[in-house]
Amino acid sequence: MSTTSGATGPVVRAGGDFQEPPRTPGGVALCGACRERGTCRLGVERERLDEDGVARFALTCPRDQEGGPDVAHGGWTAAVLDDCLGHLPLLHRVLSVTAELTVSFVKPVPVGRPLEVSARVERREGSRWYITGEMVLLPTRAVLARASGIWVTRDQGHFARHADWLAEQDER
Ligand SMILES: CCCCCCCC(=O)SCCNC(=O)CCNC(=O)[C@H](O)C(C)(C)COP(=O)(O)OP(=O)(O)OC[C@H]1O[C@@H](n2cnc3c(N)ncnc32)[C@H](O)[C@@H]1OP(=O)(O)O
Repeated sequence: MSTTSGATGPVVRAGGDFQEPPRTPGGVALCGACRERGTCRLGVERERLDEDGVARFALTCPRDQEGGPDVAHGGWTAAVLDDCLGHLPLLHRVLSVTAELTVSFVKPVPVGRPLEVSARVERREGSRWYITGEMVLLPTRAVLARASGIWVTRDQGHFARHADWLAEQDER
């Protein structure tokens, strides 16, 4: 894990340890803000890469992500699809960042109900991974949302270069 000094102490750069990110007992790779609490604040509970190449995620929309009555805020749906689809390269020990993401909101997503997200690689071109996925309601598997996007592979210096770029911005 890479760290640097910050105003409030060492700053952990999520992604600096991309080959072995901290994971929950359910196998969920933890991003920066979730590492201290040890759970995914978006409500992803389990993650695995199956032999068919599809990554499957068990999740529940937390109550504090409610938008309309008893249904998820659309930003939660987009965020968790971004998270799950972006974990697929990580399950292959490759760090990537989202370059593009398209979300179709098919049905309102109920809060507090078991859901599954699946993600698959459609193709790879150069450093680009074209990934699609969907969110279904369990146990019926009714489709609630679909997503597709492009993830671009990065080396370990990605976040350090960004910190340098931001420091240059601050000097202007
Ligand atoms: C568990 C912990 C893991 C933590 C993981 C964290 C993951 C994230 O932070 S995702 C956050 C949201 N996404 C981001 O912050 C990304 C912000 N954007 C960027 O950093 C850059 O624009 C980035 C990397 C996508 C492209 O940078 P750029 O300098 O253009 O790269 P460049 O080398 O020119 O292009 C690289 C490739 O990307 C492609 N590309 C760039 N932008 C796009 C785009 N918008 N759409 C499609 N392809 C694109 C280029 O065509 C090129 O493809 P190839 O190498 O196959 O020819």
